[in-house]
Amino acid sequence: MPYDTIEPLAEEVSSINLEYNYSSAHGPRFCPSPQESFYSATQYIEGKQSFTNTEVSSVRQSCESGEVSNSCDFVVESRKTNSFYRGSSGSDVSDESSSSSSYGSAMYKPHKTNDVRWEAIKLVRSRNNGALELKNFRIFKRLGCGDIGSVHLAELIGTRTCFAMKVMDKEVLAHRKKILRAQTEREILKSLDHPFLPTLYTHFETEKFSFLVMEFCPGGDLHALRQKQRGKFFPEHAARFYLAEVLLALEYLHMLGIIYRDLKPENVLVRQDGHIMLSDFDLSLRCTFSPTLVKSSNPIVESKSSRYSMEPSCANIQTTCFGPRFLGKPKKEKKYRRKTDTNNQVSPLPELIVEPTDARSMSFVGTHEYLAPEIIKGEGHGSAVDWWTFGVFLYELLFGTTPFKGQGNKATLFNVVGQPLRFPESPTVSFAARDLIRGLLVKEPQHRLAYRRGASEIKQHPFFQNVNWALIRCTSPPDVPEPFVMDFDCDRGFRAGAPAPSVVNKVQSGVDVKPSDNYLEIDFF
Ligand SMILES: Nc1ncnc2c1ncn2[C@@H]1O[C@H](COP(=O)(O)OP(=O)(O)OP(=O)(O)O)[C@@H](O)[C@H]1O
Repeated sequence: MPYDTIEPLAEEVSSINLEYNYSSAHGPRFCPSPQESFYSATQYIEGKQSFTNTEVSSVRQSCESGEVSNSCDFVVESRKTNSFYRGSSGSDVSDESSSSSSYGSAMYKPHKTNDVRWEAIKLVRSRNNGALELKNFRIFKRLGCGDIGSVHLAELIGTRTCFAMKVMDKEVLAHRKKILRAQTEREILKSLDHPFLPTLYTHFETEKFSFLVMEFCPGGDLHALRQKQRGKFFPEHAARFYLAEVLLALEYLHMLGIIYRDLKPENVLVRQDGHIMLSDFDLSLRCTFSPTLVKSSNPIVESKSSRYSMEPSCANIQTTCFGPRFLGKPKKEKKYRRKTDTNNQVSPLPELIVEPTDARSMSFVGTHEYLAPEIIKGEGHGSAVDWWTFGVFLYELLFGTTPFKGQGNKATLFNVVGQPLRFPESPTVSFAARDLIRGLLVKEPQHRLAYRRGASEIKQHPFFQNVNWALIRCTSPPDVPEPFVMDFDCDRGFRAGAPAPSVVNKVQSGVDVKPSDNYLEIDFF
């Protein structure tokens, strides 16, 4: 079945079955059906194949499945999100990380190879015949809890390095039909290599649980940080900083064919250095895309239906801080440059759209206050939903509230679709910021800022006038968390190798462990 050509079916939207799981401060969060995960996963594979071919077959953007099953979830979360994971058919510990794909993942992450955590992982693997298992970690306090999983602070024993370990119950995943969704999240995490996105260091499973070992962010999230601000809103310079980093992360995701769909302050974590990490990909949508040549330096190839190789054009993408790895073909790039030099031409740079601006999904996903009108109306949605949420996000950072919040969830949805955008009288916010919000919170996606050309349109907005996109990682963050000091020598924490009762052994046997002190909080098990 050609998944990249499936058109959305409007009538399917009416079959969405709404099912609440959590009450919410921000309103409910909607999850796509397992079918969607399947389609999008398939498309992602196809997408990857087309990337490796480095040939653009068509300028048409591919579409995501429009199917929404009767059992499509409507998961209500308090500004919390859900994480799910693929169950294993095997009953033994399966350390995927020892497989070549995961083991070699550092090789696919050129920006992360100097990371001390990779070094620690390598060291323990070398002592453990290449494997990494639960027994290699000492688990400390719980950092937070999602819908069907929890995240814990963990030390890779003997290395004094910390990780965030996400734990998911496979039975629960299967029962709630979240296995494919969890798989999507893991696949996305595995593919990321960007300073503002998480690194997945390893994944392994026990009989009952799945574990994702990720980078730990000690600075909490932007929701919590906003609450600490005077007036519970960020000053404009701080909002600009966070916005700029989130924008780069979204742009990168879009370039990989990933529509994030769940932007909100809770999902923006703060690293030790004060820079951000966008987290939580279980609502994300993967789709194939074909870069569109908007304007060529060569009039002959400037045709909407022309086929062309990506390499020469990619050498000239101006607005992207971090190109996706599939674009990197230095040799050919050089060749292209040489040729250009030889011809002694000064040609205008080609302009590309490398984001899936035309991808379409019919799924009803997101968090009430952040849902885009086209999602609520069931009109099908693409990457423009991320620009809508980007506008809501900016509004919330600057004003301390979301723009369409109603008395209840229904009222919120009604406001999103039907009510005009209004700004509070205070705090005072610059014209540029309000203008950017206005451009993003346009109800018709086709008239929304960035609809046509993605993130580069937003980067050029006056709100970001003085942002040096290439050097944003070197910019001083507005807020740097207190240094996180981990007492690796303390006796607390669950340690696989510790004398009985070893909590990890309890974890492995599935026994319910009740906390006996602040560190022992893995009641999830
Ligand atoms: N890498 C991390 N570093 C530090 N804290 C984290 C990290 N990842 C998650 N957390 C914390 O753990 C909490 C739970 O995360 P988790 O991803 O399980 O749930 P969620 O984001 O609420 O939703 P979902 O279950 O959909 O993923 C988060 O709210 C966050 O505070």
